[in-house]
Amino acid sequence: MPRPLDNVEPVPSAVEGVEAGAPVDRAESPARAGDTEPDESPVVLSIRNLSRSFGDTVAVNGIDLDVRRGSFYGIVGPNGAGKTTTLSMVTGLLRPDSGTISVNGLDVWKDPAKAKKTIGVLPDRLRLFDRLTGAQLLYYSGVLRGLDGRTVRARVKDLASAFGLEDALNRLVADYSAGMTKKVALASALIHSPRLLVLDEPFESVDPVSAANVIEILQDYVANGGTVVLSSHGMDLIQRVCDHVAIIVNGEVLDAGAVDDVRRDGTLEERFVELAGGRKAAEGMEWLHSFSD
Ligand SMILES: Nc1ncnc2c1ncn2[C@@H]1O[C@H](COP(=O)(O)OP(=O)(O)OP(=O)(O)O)[C@@H](O)[C@H]1O
Repeated sequence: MPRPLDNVEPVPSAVEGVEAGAPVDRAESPARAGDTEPDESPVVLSIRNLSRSFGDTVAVNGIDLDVRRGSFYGIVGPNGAGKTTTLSMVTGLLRPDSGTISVNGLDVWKDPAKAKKTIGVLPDRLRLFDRLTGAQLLYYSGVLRGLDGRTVRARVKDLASAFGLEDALNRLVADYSAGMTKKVALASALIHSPRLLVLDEPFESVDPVSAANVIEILQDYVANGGTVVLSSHGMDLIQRVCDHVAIIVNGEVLDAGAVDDVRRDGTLEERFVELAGGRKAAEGMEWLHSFSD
C-alpha cells in the first residue's frame, strides 16, 4: 500500500509485508502496478550526452539513456568502463563535464536539492558515519531526508526486519561485516521511499540468502511503481532480475534495451563478452607454473 510522506512524493513502501524467500524470476513476476508496460511509462531518468574525464582518461563519453518508471534497469560493463562515474553523476555526487541528467523531470545539476529528494543512493565506495550504531545511522538518514521521528522509528523497525539486521541495530556500523554494511547502507537508501533507487553493486559481499531477500524487496518496490537502476558484475542476476540493461564499454553505451533484445539468442554474459572485446588467453604466464619452492 502507498505510504504518503509529508515532503516527498508518495511511493509505496519497499519493505512492508516482505517475507523471506527466493526472489521471483521476471518470467514469474506478478503484474506490474497499473495497466501500462514499462515502455509506455513515463521516463524517470533521462541522461543526454553525458561526459566526464579525469585528466587524460575519458571515463564517460557521450552517454544517452532513458529509464522508465517501474523498470528494473541493469548497468553492466567491464572494470573501468565508467559505470560508477555515470551513476555518481546521476545521483549528484560528481559534476559532469557536459551533458544533462533529469530525474523525475528535475535537472539533477540545476535543481539538486529537489531532484535528490526523489533519489535513493547506494554509492560504490561506502562512506558511512560508521561511529554510529545501525539504528542511529538509519534514524539520521531518515531525519536528514526530512521525515519526522515517529515515521523514521517505524521504518527503521521495518527495514531492520526486512534486511535481517535486528540483532545488529545497536552495534557500531564500524564493526559490521562487509555484507552487513552494504545492507544497512541499502536500508538507508530506502528509508525516505524515493521514486528512483540508484544502486552501485548492491550485492557485492552480500550472502545469497540476504541477496534473495533484498531482490524480493526491490521487486516489490518496482512492482508498485518504484524504479531501480543498479550496476552489477553478476550477469546471471541481471538477466534474471532486470527487465532492461545497458552494456557500457570504454565510457560508451554499446547496447541498451530490453534484456531479451540485448542478449539476442544467447545469454547476457555471452553478449557482454562479445561487446567487451572477448576473453584474453593467459599467454606469457608460464612462470606461474614454476612454483617458488
Ligand atoms: N576520481 C578519479 N580520478 C581519476 N580517474 C578516475 C576517477 N574515478 C574514475 N576514474 C577512472 O575512470 C574510469 C572509469 O572508472 P569507473 O569507476 O567509472 O569504472 P567502473 O565501470 O565503475 O569500474 P568497476 O567495474 O571496476 O567498478 C577508469 O579508468 C578509472 O580509473
